[in-house]
Order: sequence, then C-alpha cells, then structure tokens
Amino acid sequence: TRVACPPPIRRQRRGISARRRLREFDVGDRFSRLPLPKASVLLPLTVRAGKLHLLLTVRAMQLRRSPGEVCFPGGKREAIDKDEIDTALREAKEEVGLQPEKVEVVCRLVPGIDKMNHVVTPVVGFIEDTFQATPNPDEVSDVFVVPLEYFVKPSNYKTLPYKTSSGYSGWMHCFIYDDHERKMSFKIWGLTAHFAVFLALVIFGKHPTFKVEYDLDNLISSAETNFMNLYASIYERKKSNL
Ligand SMILES: CCCC(=O)SCCNC(=O)CCNC(=O)[C@H](O)C(C)(C)COP(=O)(O)OP(=O)(O)OC[C@H]1O[C@@H](n2cnc3c(N)ncnc32)[C@H](O)[C@@H]1OP(=O)(O)O
Ligand SMILES: [Mg+2]
Repeated sequence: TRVACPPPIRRQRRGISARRRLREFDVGDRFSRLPLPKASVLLPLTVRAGKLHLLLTVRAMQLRRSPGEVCFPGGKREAIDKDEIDTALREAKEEVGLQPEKVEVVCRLVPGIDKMNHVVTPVVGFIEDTFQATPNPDEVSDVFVVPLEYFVKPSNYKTLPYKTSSGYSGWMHCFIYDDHERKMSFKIWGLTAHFAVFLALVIFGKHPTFKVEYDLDNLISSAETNFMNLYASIYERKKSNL
C-alpha cells in the first residue's frame, strides 16, 4: 500500500531544491574587497502552509535614515564582524531577536548599493516556521511575512523612476502587499524589492509577470554585470571628487 507523504517531508523536499539553486548563485567572498563601506541584510526564508515566505521589517519612525520603510533585518558592518554573514546575523539578532544558531545560512547573493553608497550583501538563510520575532522598538516597528511567489506574480505592482547622486538613472520595483489576515498593506520598493525579486527569480527560475533588469537565460552573469556597472558609476564619481 502507498502511504501519502507526510507534510514535513514534502516541506523538506521543497527546501532542498531551493537550497540547491541558491548554492549555485553563491558569490562567496568575491565582492568582499571592493573599496566602499559595507552593510549586509538577512533574507530570512521560512516555510508556512507548504510555501516559502520571506520575513521583512518596517523601520522605526525615529531612525535617521529611511524611517518607516520596509527592509530586511540588517545594517552596517562593524569591526567585530569577520564577514558579511556575521554582519547579517548580528543585525538580525539585534533587530528582531533571531538567534544566529537558529539560522541555516545558505549563500550570499550579488550585492546592491544603497543611498549612502554602501555595498549591501544579501545573505540568504532558512529559519524555523515557529520563529516569533521580538522587534527592537529602537529600530523596528513591525515584522511581517510575504509569500516569496508574490515577488514574481504580484497583484499590485508598479515601477518608480530613480536617479542616484552619481548620475545613474533607472527604475525600481514597487510592490504593495496586502496582508489580509492582519488587514494591513505594506509598500516594498527600492533595494529591498530588488533583493526580494532576485531571490524569487533564483529559486523559482521562471519569468515574472513584470519586466526585470536581467537576462533570464543568464541570470548570474547579468546580475553581476548590472552590479558592476552601478558600482563603476559610483567609484568613478568618488575618484573624480578626490
Ligand atoms: C538606491 C536605493 C535606495 C532605496 O532603495 S530606498 C527604497 C526603499 N528602502 C529600502 O529598500 C531600504 C534599504 N536600506 C536598507 O536595507 C538599510 O538601510 C541598510 C542598507 C541595510 C543599512 O542598514 P541600516 O538598518 O540603515 O543600518 P543599521 O541597522 O546599522 O543602523 C540603523 C540606525 O540605527 C541606529 N542604531 C543601531 N543600534 C541602535 C540601538 N540599539 N538603538 C538606537 N539606534 C540604534 C544606528 O546608529 C543607525 O543610525 P544612522 O543610520 O547611523 O543614523
Ligand atoms: Mg538595520
């Protein structure tokens, strides 16, 4: 007689193929020596009702930078951090009470660059579905989860134009996510949306319902080229200001 696969095993299988795809995209320490200040974010993945979800935070209103914006747990590198993973785990503990030993770190993805010209490394890790966040009110006003699939198949999406101080112009993704259970809406845009979309593309390997800045047949190399073009525009500008 055939016995139906119990939910925990099915969940594990989903996790295994996601992990395998993520490892193919691991950049390791390839971007670690770029001469710009560093920051890291943790992209915490969790399986709820059999589906991958991403945990996000809302920044406290009293923060000097980006108050009230949605972002991943994360922050600037400190001298005690030995690498980008250390920074992400330390910040996640400080901001949402996530113990580092409760995170199964899988990879580092291609970095992004924030408004203050930090190279921001996304660190991807699995966390338990039972994790209950304890937001640090100095830095975080709310914590919520979004199904990862929303970042390839959103119901409320638009693009926003932007221009950096280095003269680099482009557009950003902007998602409105309605959390029906909590009767709340969250606006996820900019660098945070950029990381969430890339993660969803890596894991699902399918075309999103909106236009993206990558060649989807060469996702790794086009992501690296996009980053290096942005980095070069900032680096050139810094040099000419010296
Ligand atoms: C060109 C793209 C730009 C955009 O995309 S804007 C669009 C939407 N917004 C986003 O996507 C958010 C993107 N930003 C980020 O993810 C983060 O800012 C980023 C880059 C990871 C940097 O991390 P932060 O969280 O800003 O840095 P951080 O965590 O190290 O510090 C935040 C501030 O908190 C302060 N802080 C730290 N511990 C504290 C404590 N115990 N009590 C009170 N304050 C505390 C800390 O000093 C810092 O303040 P400040 O920023 O230096 O004024
Ligand atoms: Mg932070």
